[in-house]
Amino acid sequence: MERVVIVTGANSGIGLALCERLLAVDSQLRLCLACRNMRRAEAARAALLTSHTGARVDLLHLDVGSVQSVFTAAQEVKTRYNKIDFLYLNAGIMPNPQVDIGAFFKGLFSRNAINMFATAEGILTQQDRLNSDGLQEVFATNLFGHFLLIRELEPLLCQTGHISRVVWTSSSNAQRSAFSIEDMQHRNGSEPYSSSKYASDMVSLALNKHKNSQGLFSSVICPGLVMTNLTYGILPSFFWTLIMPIMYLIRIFTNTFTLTPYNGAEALHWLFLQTPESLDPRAKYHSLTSARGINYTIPRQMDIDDETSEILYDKLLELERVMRKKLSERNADTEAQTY
Ligand SMILES: NC(=O)C1=CN([C@@H]2O[C@H](COP(=O)(O)OP(=O)(O)OC[C@H]3O[C@@H](n4cnc5c(N)ncnc54)[C@H](OP(=O)(O)O)[C@@H]3O)[C@@H](O)[C@H]2O)C=CC1
Ligand SMILES: CC(C)CCC[C@@H](C)[C@H]1CC[C@H]2C3=C(CC[C@]12C)[C@@]1(C)CCC(=O)C[C@@H]1CC3
Repeated sequence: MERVVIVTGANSGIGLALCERLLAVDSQLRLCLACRNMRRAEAARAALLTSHTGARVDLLHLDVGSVQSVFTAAQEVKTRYNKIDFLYLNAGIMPNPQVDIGAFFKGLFSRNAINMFATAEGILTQQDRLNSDGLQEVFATNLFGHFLLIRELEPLLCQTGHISRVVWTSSSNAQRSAFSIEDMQHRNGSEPYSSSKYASDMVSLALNKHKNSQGLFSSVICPGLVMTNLTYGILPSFFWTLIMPIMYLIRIFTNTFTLTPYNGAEALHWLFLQTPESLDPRAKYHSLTSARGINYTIPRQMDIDDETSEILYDKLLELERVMRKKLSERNADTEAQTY
């Protein structure tokens, strides 16, 4: 039977590379590219169909950073498909990134250098802002929109007699120190990206606890450092090209420099081939590339605890209630104004 796979943020980078790789292993797939930018989504679909003639590739408009868009898209999914086999939660942003040059050089000559290259710990900050829903944009895009999507798609994801999988594209930059349960949206800090990725690790754990019995299994991956639009926002692409020989040199010491979207999608692709029972809910699956260019996937234990994961899960459910109420009031107001 054909498998239904939905990928958010599928129009570029790791998401698009994943789609290419999935179609290469299963040409019967019903693949849905869930994207914010439909022009780029059309281009991605055309590219996929060029290399996989006859493949079934659907497009879905989804802005994960907008509550209304998530609800509308989920409704559309429910009318189009009667099951979901894989939901890849891959869309993500890192707005206004800043590399702390001083901290970078200090780290470079410390014993922590390899860890710094693998995780960017202590050298990367971002400037976040409020979106039109009144939520912090990074939290809304990287975490909450995806959480709402799962909630809205529960009728398809949690069906008796059928296994569904969700896979979060997290990061090695997800750090406990950047996350505070009192400030889950990261309104007050300067590492919203790290915070949102750490939160997604915890939500995955909580989802497994609450939903495994209903046939829903969640996993988390890290693609390594990959050259995509996201990293071109940190340093310009010509600079990355210039330092590429250094990057390959660093790969000898840390195999987390996967560098290409194809390599970065390794763990996402690997999970597609695994049975959920064989997976560890407390592990993050890392895409790695050896100095010789061989790709492989390794699980590493996440630095998360059950108690905080549960509290976060409850807080997200509460925020969901608030946002639903806000939205229905907003819609009622608009309706009243039109009459
Ligand atoms: N590159 C790297 O080194 C690493 C990346 N990651 C993660 O990998 C994932 C993919 O990023 P990557 O491929 O690198 O970067 P890209 O910028 O190439 O891809 C990000 C994708 O997310 C989409 N997106 C962003 N915001 C939204 C939104 N509000 N609604 C719907 N889609 C949206 C983008 O679409 P649009 O065209 O509309 O902008 C794009 O398709 C992200 O979650 C990122 O955090 C994790 C670790 C390392
Ligand atoms: C000589 C060069 C290799 C210098 C590059 C320094 C930094 C710009 C990079 C070192 C570690 C990188 C890194 C990321 C971004 C670029 C670095 C900070 C990420 C944060 C990108 C997004 C992620 O999710 C994880 C990456 C970890 C490593």
